[in-house]
Amino acid sequence: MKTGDNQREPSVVDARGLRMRYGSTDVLNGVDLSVGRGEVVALLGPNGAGKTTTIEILEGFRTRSAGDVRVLGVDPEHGDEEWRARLGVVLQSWRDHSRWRVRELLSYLSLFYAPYREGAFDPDELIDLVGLTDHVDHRVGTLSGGQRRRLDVAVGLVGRPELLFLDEPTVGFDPEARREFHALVRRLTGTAILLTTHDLAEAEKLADRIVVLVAGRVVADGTAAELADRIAGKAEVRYRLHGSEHVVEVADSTRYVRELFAEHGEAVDDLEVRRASLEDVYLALVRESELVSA
Ligand SMILES: Nc1ncnc2c1ncn2[C@@H]1O[C@H](COP(=O)(O)OP(=O)(O)OP(=O)(O)O)[C@@H](O)[C@H]1O
Repeated sequence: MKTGDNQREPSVVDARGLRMRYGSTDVLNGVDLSVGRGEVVALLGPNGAGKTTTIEILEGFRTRSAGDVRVLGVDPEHGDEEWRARLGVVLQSWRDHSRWRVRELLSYLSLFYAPYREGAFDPDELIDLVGLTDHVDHRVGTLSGGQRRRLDVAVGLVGRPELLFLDEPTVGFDPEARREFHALVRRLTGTAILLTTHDLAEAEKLADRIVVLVAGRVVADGTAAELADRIAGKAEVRYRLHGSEHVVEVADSTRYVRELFAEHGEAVDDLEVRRASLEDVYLALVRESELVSA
């Protein structure tokens, strides 16, 4: 879904001025966050920035200190079972039920949703969706890390939620498992997702919008391209001239290269122009914000 489309849709998450204080320490300092219907939003930020705290408040697992929060139109502090059945939650780690078999566990969990969710997933359809068909009768405790994480996602999806929370979904995945997991998330069209990650490529690949949290404050909120515009104009030009290597950071790389060739012609070799990557943008934002809050 395109970000612009959300403006016409009601938000599934709407947090304004969210604050959290543990003892005398402020962990969230007025966070504004929204997620549109069917939108995928990635929450990025360094360790301790407040991502899990934010997500757990939205899930109704922690009580905020201040701010206005609506999730699916309801204040999470007052969310009842019917409200909870509309959410899917995948926590950072979840290590129970090792003796259950995959289908057995999902069939059992789906019973809980029956009174609330008419369209809850059929367990076999869900197992197929997350790519565990070959493991339906395996015990949960025997699954690999990547298979286990897919099962976590299946558990989060059983009730066919309108909103899915994924807290660091691919930690510890090998590249193959990560790629398959990304394909799985992309198949979940229509489900709004709020995910936290430290993997910038993952955020860029999956998210319609990226929100960067530093020291409990939102320091950027936009598409990957919009974030890149924040430090626009900076490109790195590398080249070799008369055998020696040059690396320069320039505002207008096209003009720089044109002038370079006009002056040195064929003496220029191994030319490479590198635009700021999302990682450069992210690190610049974090550094800038940490300097301001220091
Ligand atoms: N129950 C708690 N009591 C006191 N402080 C807490 C509690 N839970 C979290 N914190 C503190 O709140 C801050 C934010 O933690 P949080 O887990 O939300 O960060 P995060 O952005 O998810 O970090 P990470 O990327 O490391 O998972 C940290 O400094 C943490 O130590």
